[in-house]
Amino acid sequence: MSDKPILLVVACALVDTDRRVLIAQRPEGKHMANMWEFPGGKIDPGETPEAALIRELREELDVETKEACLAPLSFASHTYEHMHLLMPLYVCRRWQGTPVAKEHQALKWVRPQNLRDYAMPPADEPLIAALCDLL
Ligand SMILES: Nc1nc2c([nH]c(=O)n2[C@H]2C[C@H](O)[C@@H](COP(=O)(O)OP(=O)(O)OP(=O)(O)O)O2)c(=O)[nH]1
Repeated sequence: MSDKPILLVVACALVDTDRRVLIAQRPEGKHMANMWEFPGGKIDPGETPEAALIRELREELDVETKEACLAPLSFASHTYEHMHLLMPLYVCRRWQGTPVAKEHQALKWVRPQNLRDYAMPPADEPLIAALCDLL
């Protein structure tokens, strides 16, 4: 049993034609500031994970995609100090627009084997292995 609330977050690995993955650097002043994460965010009440992800990709990166372009890959289940994070990770290979950092400090396209060179939230560690296997 855990007395911590479960936080439902949805995240996405955008994968380009070179098999590189997009990561985004979290803003200063936030929980886990400066760490590199997969774009995404909290699911709003009444929202499906896919709708939340399409919305977050639009808000954070200015890219448009659709549900048919989102493939579930794995999920993170990780206890942080104040909550337990449950975070499905989708892979997306088709979108419209060029990602721009609207809410992050920076964006980077990284080969999956090189993701460990970037400080990522601890919940993300098992997701790197899943991406290396896939790509
Ligand atoms: N988007 C994303 N969030 C992640 C990853 N790994 C990880 O532990 N998280 C955590 C960080 C946050 O606590 C939470 C995502 O919430 P969020 O991005 O909507 O919210 P936030 O902390 O930036 O802040 P706020 O919107 O509440 O102001 O999930 C990841 O790879 N991508």
